[in-house]
Amino acid sequence: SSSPLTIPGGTRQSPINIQWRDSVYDPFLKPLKISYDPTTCLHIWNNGYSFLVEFDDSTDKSIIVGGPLENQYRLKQFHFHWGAINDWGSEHTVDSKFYPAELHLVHWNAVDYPSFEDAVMEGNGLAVIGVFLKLGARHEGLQTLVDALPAVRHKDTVIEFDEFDPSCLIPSCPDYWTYAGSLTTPPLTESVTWIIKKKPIEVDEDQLEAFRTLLFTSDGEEERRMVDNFRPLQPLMNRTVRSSFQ
Ligand SMILES: NS(=O)(=O)c1ccc(S(=O)(=O)c2ccccc2)s1
Ligand SMILES: [Zn+2]
Repeated sequence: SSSPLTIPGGTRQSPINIQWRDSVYDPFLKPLKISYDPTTCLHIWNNGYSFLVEFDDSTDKSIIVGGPLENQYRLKQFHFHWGAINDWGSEHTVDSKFYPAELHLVHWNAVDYPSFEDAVMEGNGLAVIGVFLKLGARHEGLQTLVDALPAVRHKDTVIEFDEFDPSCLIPSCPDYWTYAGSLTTPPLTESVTWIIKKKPIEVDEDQLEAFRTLLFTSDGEEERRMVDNFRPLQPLMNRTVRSSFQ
């Protein structure tokens, strides 16, 4: 489409709809190994798009390896996308179904590239784990995050946040889809190996509502609620989505 959100000449843009029956089981895909060190957690901040939890990525203390990846990738940050109501909010869809929210854990290839900024520009520079959130039971691990949100209500506010292990937000079921894609916010670079977990995590209504109390706007500006911060679906073009499961 000619919308500004599709970069000209883009052949591997994200997000996409994952048509379950069109995904191809790849028996050579390895299990994804996740090892995060909670002491690498630094702070939470509202960047005006979402709220992000950032990590110290100066060592290999928090990494993922295996899955579709050639080598290990370092955890940089995680953030969410959500809707104004529970009928939509995720970036990816499964058989055209939206989830109310989606978690993205962003990692970069520190083996091949000297910095995150360099990795962002390379086809195998980033690996993002996507986890769907569905309405259900309260998620105790998420609650620590939710309790901190009032302190980052406005754009460009930040608070210290430590000892958080984001693996508590990742389903134990090993099944995932994977495909070659892009960042879903500017600079939209085509540098992401997407790893989308098949199983969602459950969160309750109050926790989703807490996300919706955040603001896109800075303190003193006319308030605009931070909701619907997801990018429209992009064309699959010449790509195959592989599954780690049959
Ligand atoms: N939604 S997403 O997971 O695709 C995503 C968008 C932006 C990022 S980034 O924080 O890595 C980043 C990268 C480059 C410049 C600024 C931020 S990750
Ligand atoms: Zn994202």
